[in-house]
Amino acid sequence: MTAKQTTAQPLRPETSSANPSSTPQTSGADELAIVREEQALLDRVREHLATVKPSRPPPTEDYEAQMISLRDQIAASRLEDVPALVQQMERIAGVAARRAEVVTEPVDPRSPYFGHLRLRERGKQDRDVLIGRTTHVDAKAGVRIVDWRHAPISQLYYRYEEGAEYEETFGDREVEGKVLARRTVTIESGELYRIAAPQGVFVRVEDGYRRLDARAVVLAGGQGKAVRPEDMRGALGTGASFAAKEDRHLPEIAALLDPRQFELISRPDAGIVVIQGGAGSGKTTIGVHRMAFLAFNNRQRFSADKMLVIVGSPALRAYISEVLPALGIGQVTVETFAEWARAARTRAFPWLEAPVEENTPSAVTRYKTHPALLRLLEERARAYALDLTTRKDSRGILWFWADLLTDKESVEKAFAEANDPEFGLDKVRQAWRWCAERCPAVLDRDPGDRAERKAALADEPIEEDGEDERLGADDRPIEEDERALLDPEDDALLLRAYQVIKGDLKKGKQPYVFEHLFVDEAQDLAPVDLGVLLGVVSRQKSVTLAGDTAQRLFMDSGFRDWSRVLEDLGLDSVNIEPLRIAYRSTREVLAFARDVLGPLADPTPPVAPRTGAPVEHHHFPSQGAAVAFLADSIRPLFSREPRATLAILARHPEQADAYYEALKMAEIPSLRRVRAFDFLFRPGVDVTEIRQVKGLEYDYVVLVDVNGSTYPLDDESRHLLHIGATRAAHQLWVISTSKPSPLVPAWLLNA
Ligand SMILES: Nc1ncnc2c1ncn2[C@@H]1O[C@H](COP(=O)(O)OP(=O)(O)OP(=O)(O)O)[C@@H](O)[C@H]1O
Repeated sequence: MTAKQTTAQPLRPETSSANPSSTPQTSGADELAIVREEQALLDRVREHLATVKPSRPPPTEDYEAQMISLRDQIAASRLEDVPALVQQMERIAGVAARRAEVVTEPVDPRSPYFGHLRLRERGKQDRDVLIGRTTHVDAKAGVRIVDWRHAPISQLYYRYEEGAEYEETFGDREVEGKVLARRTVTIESGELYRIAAPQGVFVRVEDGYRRLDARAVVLAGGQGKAVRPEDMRGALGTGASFAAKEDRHLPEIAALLDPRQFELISRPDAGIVVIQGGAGSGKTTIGVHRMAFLAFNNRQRFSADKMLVIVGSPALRAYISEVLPALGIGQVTVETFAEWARAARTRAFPWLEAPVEENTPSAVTRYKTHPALLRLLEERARAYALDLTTRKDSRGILWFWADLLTDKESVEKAFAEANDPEFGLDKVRQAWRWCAERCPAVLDRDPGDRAERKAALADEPIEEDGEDERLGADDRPIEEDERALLDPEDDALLLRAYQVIKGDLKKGKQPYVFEHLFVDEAQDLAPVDLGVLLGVVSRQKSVTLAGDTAQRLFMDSGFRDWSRVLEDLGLDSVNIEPLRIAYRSTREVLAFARDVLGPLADPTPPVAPRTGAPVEHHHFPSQGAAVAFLADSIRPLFSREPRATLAILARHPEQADAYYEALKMAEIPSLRRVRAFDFLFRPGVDVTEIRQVKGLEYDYVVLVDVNGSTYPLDDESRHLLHIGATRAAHQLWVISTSKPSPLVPAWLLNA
């Protein structure tokens, strides 16, 4: 499985590739000229790079020599090259100060750049500026490669189309000019494989270059309808010959960022950026590129140990951890919130050895993650922190936590004020009862506190339905008390209470504070989780929060929509930045995914630049018949497209097991049953549950057992089907084996 590909389609709806009508008309000679120019440019750059001595990370005393050399380069360079060189000087100065890091990586001659701009400024010679992953400027040799993270030069590449006039500030100088050419190139092992220009996309073939037609461009890397013979309906995949043979050298994603994405990536290094974007709109892409951008521009502040990424699942952690090294930020910690919070709680409460409940009732999860409880926690914790008579150590905080969750009168009042129609008083009481039973048992695990607690509580009987539910009512030995369990949500509650009462979390003796935080899939975190995370970011609050309310999976998590969550966190003034272009899936897939959301869909539909194969619904009388059909479709798919990735997605593990076992018997090659997010990210067939694939990406997706009994008419089913469908980049099939789910749109059933 490819997970999220680092390569993707050259779709830039504001440019001509997605809008063929605006494509400049060119003759064959013009096209040939483009290819020749790019080849000549690459030859020149490679020739020059071959003369550059490989620069090793210098010993610290060489920093000065480097600075002097850069100063000399600046003196001899043209004004417009100065900012890049000055920035390099600043980086070296920063590095020298830390005496720890490599100065600059040399440009990799095998793939020296991915973008090419030809610029014209008044009174000056036209110049070529290349956008790559490392800066190398040699004005004499006419080679200017600028790191994509280096604003403002990169802004020209990301913001302006070919033919556009620009006005930018270079250093302290206003510059006006025109973009004469803007091309994206794919260079691998020193060879030019692909050129994407407004005039067309040219790919290298055996005997030269071939121009892809407009439809093929849109389908680059995909195997969709345009290259799909009409008689292939009922077949998975198509077009492998086109995609695999001719256009497999797709540009890296940094080459494709659209102006809106780049604008978010290059936001100032302080303040919270909240991104709401539909599935496949580039939220993860923006989050990781923003970190790379910040690290490049202030390596000292945004060093890898000072950035934290929180992801929605271990699978996404594996994916992002693989992507970060290529962006130069390989050492950054990537964790799921649950993992991170457990470790942080264990550090803050090292003596608290309570195991964690695995079957917390839904009402309790809602109670503990509800914004009403967060509000109460914040209020009470602030008062508690000020009260001179209370204990401010971590044991005192555990008491505070128990008291918060079991103070019936206060919680009832807080929930009554919140007036949540989905969480009425009966549910509050049910959850309270659970807490009133368990919190004392947890307190009891700490022998140091037991005597003190009993003395304090002896005078405070709590009556509930005639039962004695006082904290600490029984006296059983710790080991035997099976109620002494924390719920998973308690990690965040304890951490938040700790932060408000005691201040910064600590790692050893050091405050545990990050300079940048990126939270992906934030829609599955509770406001209290986000509150804790924001509490470990330094005062400038450099944060990217990305999420999609249409992809909520944890319906109990207390996250409803962005504006309410921001309000819950006291961040009402933060703007929500919408992303509208859905890059991953085809228009057909997105239409299905939107319809299953029904009333939960965003009123503004996403812009889907690609079209592909129609979504198909296949009905079978049994799983056995469905498997036979699938096996017959999968075998030819992989003989045509051996590098394809296919997900067979079920709602429940038992369903996934059944399909996997039967497909195994059918001897489907590269078949894997993914059970615990253990994805291999390789070509082949993954059979798993929808929950496992959150945030990932496949060429083809088959949703199985989309039956009424499996996906009834409720919000969770809507979200699940939406998530499953939007994992597909190119083609989606929907299989039912009994009465189809009422969420399957009528147009598909009748197709
Ligand atoms: N500007 C772009 N041009 C082309 N492809 C892009 C662009 N931005 C992102 N992509 C590609 O689109 C796909 C989806 O991107 P990404 O995973 O960042 O989206 P997402 O919003 O996080 O998705 P999800 O919500 O489903 O997790 C990836 O393959 C990515 O490489």
